[in-house]
Amino acid sequence: MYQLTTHASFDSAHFLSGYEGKCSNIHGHRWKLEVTVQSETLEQTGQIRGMVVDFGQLKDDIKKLADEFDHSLIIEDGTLKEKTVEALKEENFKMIFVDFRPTAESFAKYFYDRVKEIGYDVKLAKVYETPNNMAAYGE
Ligand SMILES: Nc1nc2c(c(=O)[nH]1)N=C([C@H](O)[C@H](O)COP(=O)(O)OP(=O)(O)OP(=O)(O)O)CN2
Repeated sequence: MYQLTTHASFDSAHFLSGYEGKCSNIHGHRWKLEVTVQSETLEQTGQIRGMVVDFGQLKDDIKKLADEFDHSLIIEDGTLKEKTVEALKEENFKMIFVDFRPTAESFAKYFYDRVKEIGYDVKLAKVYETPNNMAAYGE
């Protein structure tokens, strides 16, 4: 099996609702998304002969996903008061609402699914919340 790995980073803030400790406060990370895709075969003809996919293409696809979250505040649905959300909207803050608790684990699954939707055979999606802490999802 051939495997290709690339990564992209994004800066965003989040908080863990219902968490007892520092992570219940809004705080930022430079998140790193690392994705491994796989294939049994290589392209036989043309520009990408001998490749699973052009690294440039894979890199662009992963970067687009990461860029969606860049410089945003990530909020789990239903965890902030409506008036707080309204106030943040009035300030034109970039907010992204997700239907999961924004942990590294949940993000790994989220990105795994998104990359699969693009059409890749995804082996593993890793999300580094800090340089020391990483969660991965694969099937
Ligand atoms: N299994 C998980 N545990 C924790 C998560 C998570 O996503 N999955 N997230 C948090 C918090 O978001 C917190 O920001 C990260 O915690 P911590 O490792 O304590 O963060 P530091 O900034 O101190 O990072 P260092 O790598 O230790 O410098 C908590 N737990």
